[in-house]
Amino acid sequence: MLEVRDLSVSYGKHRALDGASLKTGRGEIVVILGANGAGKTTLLKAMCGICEGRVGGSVQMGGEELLGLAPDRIVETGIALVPEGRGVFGDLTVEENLTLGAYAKRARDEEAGNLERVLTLFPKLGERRRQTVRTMSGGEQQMVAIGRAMMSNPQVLALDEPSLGLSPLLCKELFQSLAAVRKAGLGILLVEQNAKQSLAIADRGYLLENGEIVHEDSAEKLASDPAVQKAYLGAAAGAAAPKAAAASTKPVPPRAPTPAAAPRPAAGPSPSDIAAAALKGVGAAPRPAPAPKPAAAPAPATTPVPQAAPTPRPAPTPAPSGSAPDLSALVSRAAAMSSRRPAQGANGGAQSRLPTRPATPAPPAPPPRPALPEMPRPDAGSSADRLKAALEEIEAAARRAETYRPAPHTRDTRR
Ligand SMILES: Nc1ncnc2c1ncn2[C@@H]1O[C@H](COP(=O)(O)OP(=O)(O)OP(=O)(O)O)[C@@H](O)[C@H]1O
Repeated sequence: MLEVRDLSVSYGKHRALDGASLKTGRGEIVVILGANGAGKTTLLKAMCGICEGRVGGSVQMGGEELLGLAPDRIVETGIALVPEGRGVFGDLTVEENLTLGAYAKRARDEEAGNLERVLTLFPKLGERRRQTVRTMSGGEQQMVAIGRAMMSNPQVLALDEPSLGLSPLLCKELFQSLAAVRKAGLGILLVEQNAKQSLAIADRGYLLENGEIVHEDSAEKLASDPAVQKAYLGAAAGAAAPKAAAASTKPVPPRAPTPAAAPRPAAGPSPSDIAAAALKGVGAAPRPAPAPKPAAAPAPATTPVPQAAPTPRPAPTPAPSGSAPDLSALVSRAAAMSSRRPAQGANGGAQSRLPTRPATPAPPAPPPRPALPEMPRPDAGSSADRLKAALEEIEAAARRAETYRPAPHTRDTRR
């Protein structure tokens, strides 16, 4: 059904993907495992026509060549992308987000049937139909994102690290849902860091290292392969975050630094700054916004603007009940919301992909939040890595506070 042949992507001089070939069939779950920076997101973005780099090779869906097609045309061929960071519209309700997914022409006539299918697969979404999405848990938001992608009536669902930032329990639920999606006859291409659970539901898998597919096998064989276990499952099964254990199944030369890599700040922030940033880093959206990457290309119709859910999460606020949302009005609202917000996440900038219908008047934008200091970012983007980095910073701050002595000229006013 989906066939990728010799796909390569370069960002300037940086070769991020090098001759990758893979297939996904009907009713098949195919997982792509790879360390940070291996090129997984690049692969999905190139397939869906939203990659900023120079793309070469071939991507075919049912024999039709997709390279060179506009992203919305690619959606019409039956691929739906669930981007990393979900890309849900936080200010819209569950039902409105789902309805937006039916914007593809191939889906419009079957909107009611697809909605029923999604609500059968994710009964929780039916119960929360009128809940504003930003008030939902990470797992529930992920279900909205998957449900919305399914509303475009796809044959292949491509998911970019859907389990990122989810608790073990929610991960389990998510992977069970994906297995159910497969039963509905869809092909699933799953980019994951959670090797253990993704291999448990997958049929086949590919290992991507430094932009190259270095191994392909059945999921069962991959899960029991010692090299895979060492690289992606951690020495003690499930101990460390698989992404952080970026061991290689073959000798891999060190990566060339990404051209636009952001320099670490020279001076250290104050302890209170560090604590605030640490809290932000741990409690915020699953992945920090990728500062080094330039403005992202537009995303397809099924991947609107990613938005981080604001914290703290307010109590659920059901949207006013009424008739089913009108698709055009929704698109206008979504476009209006997108255009007054800066894009976030790896797939940011998706607002320009939305149809340019006249937007309904939008309420004034809220005042910008005071910027917190930049957290030093470890290579790995997993929550475990960010947590570790945050804790290290807090420890360093505590050590600095212990040795802190006031300057000699400071007058003691207590006397
Ligand atoms: N728009 C861009 N411009 C320049 N370099 C980029 C761009 N997007 C990605 N890269 C680089 O290409 C390489 C592959 O990135 P990609 O995001 O595909 O990796 P990944 O395997 O998805 O990583 P992660 O698991 O951390 O998300 C990295 O070195 C990254 O820095």
